[in-house]
Amino acid sequence: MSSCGNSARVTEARRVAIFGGTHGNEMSGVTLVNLWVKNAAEIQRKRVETKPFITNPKAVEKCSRYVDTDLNRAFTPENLSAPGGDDLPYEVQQAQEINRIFGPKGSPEAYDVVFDLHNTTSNMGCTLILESSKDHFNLQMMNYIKKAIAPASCLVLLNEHPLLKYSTSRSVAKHPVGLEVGPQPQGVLRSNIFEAMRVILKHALDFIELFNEGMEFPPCSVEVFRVLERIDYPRDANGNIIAMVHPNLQDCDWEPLNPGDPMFLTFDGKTIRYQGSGTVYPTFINEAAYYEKQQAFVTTRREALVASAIGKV
Ligand SMILES: CC(=O)N[C@@H](CC(=O)O)C(=O)O
Ligand SMILES: [Zn+2]
Repeated sequence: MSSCGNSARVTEARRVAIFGGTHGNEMSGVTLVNLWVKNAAEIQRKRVETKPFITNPKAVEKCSRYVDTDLNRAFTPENLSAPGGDDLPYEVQQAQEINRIFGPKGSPEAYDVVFDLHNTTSNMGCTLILESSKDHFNLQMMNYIKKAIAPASCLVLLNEHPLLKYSTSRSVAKHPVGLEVGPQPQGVLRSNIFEAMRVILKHALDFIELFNEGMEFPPCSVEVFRVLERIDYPRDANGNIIAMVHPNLQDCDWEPLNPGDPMFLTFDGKTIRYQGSGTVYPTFINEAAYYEKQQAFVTTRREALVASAIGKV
C-alpha cells in the first residue's frame, strides 16, 4: 500500500501477483498461470500491475507436488535467510528467489497482494484461504467476491492457528490469499474446477481495481471457518493406517460433524465416531496430499468476522 496526497489519503494495492504451480500437480492454477504468462489481457486492470508466476517450475515439469520439500511450507525465517546456495533443497532455493522478487516477506517493499492457486482432491468447492482475522483489506475482498459470485458460493477458511499455520508461498505478500478449488484429482484438469477458479480471480481483480479507483467499502460481516484441529487417520502400533474416511463423511466438507457422528470405517468394518464436545465443520476431507502429513481432515468452527471500512477517506 502506498499513500499520497495531502488532505485525502489514497491507498492502493498496485502490485499484485498470481502464483500457480506452488504444487506442480494442481493443474487449474498451473494451466491458468501459464495461459496468463502468454497473454495477460484477462488479468489486466487499471492502476494494477498483475504478475502471473509459476513458483515451482521443476515440480510442474514432473507433475508432482514438490521435488525436495513442500514449497508451501518453506517460507520460514530460517529458510529465507539460510546460506548455502546450490546445496539447499530446490524448494528452499525457490523460496529465497520468490522472496527476493515478491517480498521481502514482512517488509514495506513486498507485493501488496499474492493470490496462490491450489486444487484439492476434497469436495471443498471454491475456498479462499486467509491467514489473519485482522486483515481488513482481505476481509473486504472476501465479502466482495462472495456477493459477486452469488448464488454460487465460496467459503473462507481462516488458518491462523498457532501450531497448524504454515509458511506459505503467498505469505511474502502484505495481503496473502490462497484459492483452493476442488474436487480435482492430482495431475488432472477438470473444466468446471478450472472455470470456477478463473471466475473467482476475475472478481478478486475487479475488487482491487475498484479499491484503487477510490471506492469506499463500508463495514461488513464475513463468515469464516476457523481451523481448529488436525485429525489423523486411525493407525496401528507400527503407524500404518487402519481405517478410511467413513462413507457418511466422505465428500461432506463444510457440513456439520456432531459428537457421535461416524468419522472413520476400519478395514474390518468398525465405525469410529467423532468424540469432540460440540459441532465442528470438517474440511480437506481425504485430501490426497495430506496422507504424508498425517491428516485425514481438519476441523473448523464457524465465525462471523467484522471487516472495518476501507477505501478513500
Ligand atoms: C491441497 C493443498 O495443497 N492445500 C494447500 C492449502 C494452502 O494453500 O494453504 C496446502 O496444503 O499447501
Ligand atoms: Zn496445493
